Amino acid sequence: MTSVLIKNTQIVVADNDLMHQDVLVVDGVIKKVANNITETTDRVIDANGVLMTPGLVDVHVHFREPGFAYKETVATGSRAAARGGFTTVLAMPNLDPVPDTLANFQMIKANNDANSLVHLYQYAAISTDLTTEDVSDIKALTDAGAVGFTNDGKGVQTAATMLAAMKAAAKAQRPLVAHVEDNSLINGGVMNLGKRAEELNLPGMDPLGESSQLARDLVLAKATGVHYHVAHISTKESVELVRIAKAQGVNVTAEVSPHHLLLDETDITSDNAYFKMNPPLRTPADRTAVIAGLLDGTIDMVATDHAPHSLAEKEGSFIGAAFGITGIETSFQLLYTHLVKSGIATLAQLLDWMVIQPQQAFGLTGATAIKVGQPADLALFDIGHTHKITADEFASKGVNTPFIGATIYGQTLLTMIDGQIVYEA
Ligand SMILES: NC(=O)N[C@@H](CC(=O)O)C(=O)O
Ligand SMILES: [Zn+2]
Ligand SMILES: [Zn+2]
Repeated sequence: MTSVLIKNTQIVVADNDLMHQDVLVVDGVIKKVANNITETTDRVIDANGVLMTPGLVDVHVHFREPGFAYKETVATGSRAAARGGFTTVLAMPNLDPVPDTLANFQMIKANNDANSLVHLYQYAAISTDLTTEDVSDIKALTDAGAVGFTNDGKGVQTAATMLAAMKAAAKAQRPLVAHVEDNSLINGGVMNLGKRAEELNLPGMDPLGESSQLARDLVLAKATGVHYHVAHISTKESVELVRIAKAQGVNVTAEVSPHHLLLDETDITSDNAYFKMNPPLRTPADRTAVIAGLLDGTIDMVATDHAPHSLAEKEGSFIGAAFGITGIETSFQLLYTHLVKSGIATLAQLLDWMVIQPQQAFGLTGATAIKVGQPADLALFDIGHTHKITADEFASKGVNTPFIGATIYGQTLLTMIDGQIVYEA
């Protein structure tokens, strides 16, 4: 039997209301939550009155192994997750080899299981090599443990492929996660098509490439009944489409990234590839729409799209640089600082978006509250602590984030998974 007593924490009871509690963890499970616990335990941690939350959940990360270990590995990515306060993450399949066959999936899952510090679930590919029209064996991959199906990084270009994949995923009762992007509207773009791209003299990608493919998918999702999940939603048209679909009873959920909530194309003041990601930063009106969508429940959750790349791949101009930014070590802190501290949302809402909704939508079994009987997947955040983000602080191999230099509140002090401390500041 192993036991840990965490004294003097604050847990969220509603909105921004906190309650002082001690939390007793025995054999990986929360055994007692009370005001003054005196049990003798293997270890006592004095939390000094900082916030305790259930461990965060990220349904969209890129851990790059196998194939791109120079960008990130399961060990470094999961350590970065723990440092961000995350206890459960879902990893994307744009790897080499791609998990599009049972053998590839099993090999990747075995490597994940052997090397991850956090609960790590793996997506399998919708179709072979993430690009062809050959739908994967969704039944076999589900039986092998695929948490869902996606070609993230690429849009599914034909309705026939998407329809066949949705039918199979509906039957397997696994979510179909879509990176919506119509290749015929990219036009070699490296940022959002429009005013800012013109000013910077950079090629723009049409935002209709996202919403037009999303509209197609929502029609197909309605017909098949599949759980359809929209990755990194970024335009006002997309938010409106999801709002309408939900009103019609379509089984759709959506995620938004911290960067699409906090930045827009006007923040791109020079041709600096640290602001290059897909989907690109959109207009201020789009940013307003994704915030409104999150607040009214049209968008269900936040997911980081943690996309580490090497320094060489992100140096210099947008032209030629890789798409993607890191996020898992700064997302809670950035959103706490800019949405909660500023009064746009409450702590309870932030935890709904970063813990409860992802758990529910993907049928996961981690902790959703600091309550007796819940698994001891939890994090301690010092929300009174300010800190300026620096490039040398990351556990991730990737330092490619435009938020370097930003001031954030809420340093992660400790992350615990099944009663084991996996990160301590
Ligand atoms: N978001 C990105 O800009 N890049 C992602 C791919 C993706 O999420 O589409 C990556 O794998 O680097
Ligand atoms: Zn994507
Ligand atoms: Zn992604």
